[in-house]
Amino acid sequence: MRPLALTMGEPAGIGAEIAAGAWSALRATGPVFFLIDDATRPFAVPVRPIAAPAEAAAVFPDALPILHRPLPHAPIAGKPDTANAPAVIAAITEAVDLCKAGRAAGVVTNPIQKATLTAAGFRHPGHTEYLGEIAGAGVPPVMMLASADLRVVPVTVHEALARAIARLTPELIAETARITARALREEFGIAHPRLAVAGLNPHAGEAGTMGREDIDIVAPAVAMLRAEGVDARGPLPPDTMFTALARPTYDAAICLYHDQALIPIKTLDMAGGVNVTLGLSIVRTSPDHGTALDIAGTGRADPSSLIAAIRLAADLARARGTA
Ligand SMILES: NC(=O)C1=CN([C@@H]2O[C@H](COP(=O)(O)OP(=O)(O)OC[C@H]3O[C@@H](n4cnc5c(N)ncnc54)[C@H](O)[C@@H]3O)[C@@H](O)[C@H]2O)C=CC1
Ligand SMILES: NCC(=O)COP(=O)(O)O
Repeated sequence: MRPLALTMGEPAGIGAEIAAGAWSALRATGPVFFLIDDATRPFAVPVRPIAAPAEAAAVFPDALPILHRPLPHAPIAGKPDTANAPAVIAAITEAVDLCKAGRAAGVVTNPIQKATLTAAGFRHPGHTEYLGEIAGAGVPPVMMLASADLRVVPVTVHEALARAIARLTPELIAETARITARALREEFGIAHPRLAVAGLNPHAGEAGTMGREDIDIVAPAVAMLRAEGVDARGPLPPDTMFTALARPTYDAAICLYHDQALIPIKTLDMAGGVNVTLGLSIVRTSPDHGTALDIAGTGRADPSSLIAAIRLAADLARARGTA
């Protein structure tokens, strides 16, 4: 299998620590990955610079392979530095280019400090939007967070809640659900995906007495999907659709805004959740958490979500034939 490319993420965050933890957990079994980062930084495990991804497999059992890309400023744990932002972005771009060139099986991204990149002039609110621009596949990029017993897909992602609600249309919800259903069929091996579409308002609007959006926007999206043969139902009351009894009745929850999707999955399984971008020309996964600046450099970072992200990227690469 071709190696996976792991990006550095925010150098002042926990990226280097969880990369080291993931290598320790996977060195004997794979999947093989290499890190795009400054190899002169302190890592808690043996590291070895490589000149090309093809060298990663031979190095992997003994050391964390690193495609050495020097940082202009030595990172200080917990203190992001905009001077390092170009290198952070360049690592994402290079990982994508390596995938497109067939030299890496997929991209796994370490978390970025979004406000730091924005302050440095990065125009995209997150990886998802940037990857849609540089690795799009003719459809909008769709964020999915997946864990052992829940998959959630926010229709709107990195935007203020008032704007996200204003942007909701039946077409946007249906398009997101279609991309999700297709990915579940083609990449996750679910022959007949079942989608649960969340309502927006309390009690999914209580027959319009608590807001009309569920009747005017969400229900038409569900009708559109059902007419196309997609197994979708909703709008469902958002407060009960994530219960233990409800979760096994669907394969993905289509949620209307970021926190409606991410609160349940992070609450249930922060360590096992993986962020996947659907609708790209390449495989991309990421841990579900962020840069954890508050614990960076303390050795307390849990690499579990990154390990799950690496394993899922390898599975998806096999499903796509890029492994
Ligand atoms: N894919 C990405 O690039 C993502 C980036 N972020 C960014 O991360 C930054 C910080 O975001 P926050 O909301 O503070 O979320 P966060 O996930 O970084 O931290 C929330 C809490 O969880 C803890 N935590 C997170 N990951 C952990 C781990 N692996 N082991 C142990 N504890 C862990 C942190 O110490 C903190 O107390 C923001 O700039 C945000 O945009 C957030 C999510 C994903
Ligand atoms: N909260 C999830 C998140 O912000 C991930 O964003 P992205 O960088 O993967 O687009």
